[in-house]
Amino acid sequence: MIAKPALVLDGLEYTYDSAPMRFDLTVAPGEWLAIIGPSGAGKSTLLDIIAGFLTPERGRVTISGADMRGVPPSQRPLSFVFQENNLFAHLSAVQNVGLGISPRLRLSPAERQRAAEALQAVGLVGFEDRKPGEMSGGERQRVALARAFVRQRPLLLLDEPFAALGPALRRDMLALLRDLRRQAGTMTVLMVTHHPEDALGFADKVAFLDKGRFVTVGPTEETLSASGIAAVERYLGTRALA
Ligand SMILES: Nc1ncnc2c1ncn2[C@@H]1O[C@H](COP(=O)(O)OP(=O)(O)OP(=O)(O)O)[C@@H](O)[C@H]1O
Repeated sequence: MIAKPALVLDGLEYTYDSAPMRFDLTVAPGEWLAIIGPSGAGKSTLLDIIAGFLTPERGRVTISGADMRGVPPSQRPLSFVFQENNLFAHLSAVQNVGLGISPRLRLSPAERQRAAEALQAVGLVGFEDRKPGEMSGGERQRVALARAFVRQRPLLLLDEPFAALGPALRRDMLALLRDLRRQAGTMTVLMVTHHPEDALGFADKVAFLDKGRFVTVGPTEETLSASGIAAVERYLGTRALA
């Protein structure tokens, strides 16, 4: 039997004030897809529709074969990591991760142990009782990733998760994400980024979004090198502005 696609976007339409954005896309299970494109292209809007924060005017989101119409964000089989503010400021690192295991703040010893192991997996041994305000931006994103992985949802949405970090740290975080995915088995990732180099070496495919439409979707290196597509080349700076 052929596995169901991890994600299908079928004629999704959403309009703010401008022309409707329209998204059609199929993502295979276990694929890591980077979504790039100019500012205002609709990248965050797209992730917000998939997560259920925005309701499309038309079309359908299907995750692992299940139609998401009417399914609230908290019930969708996915995790979401934003650029910032992923954590509850008044909770410790281990409690923030624990929320991915159970909505109760009072964790059982076994749950606390699991949350502590998740922190260990992201290199934060000794940070269990620290609050977000007592951690660096990179450390906070490690906690957010730890929580996303203990949730064990098949789809992970990342909206510029490492954008506030310097280039070396960003690479470390991408390598950490790659390792966590390997340990977790099959996890499909959609990652919005402004840095094509974040996709190279990590993402299997790149989808280029422009003015609310996918212009091209294909293997990372091929798509980023010689696309021949004016919008992509303008974005990458490999073509003079028309
Ligand atoms: N709440 C809103 N109200 C009205 N228009 C909005 C709203 N949010 C976004 N838009 C518009 O929708 C379009 C897509 O925005 P979106 O944030 O999805 O783009 P993006 O590709 O994520 O941009 P960036 O790379 O700058 O984060 C833009 O034209 C933006 O101005």
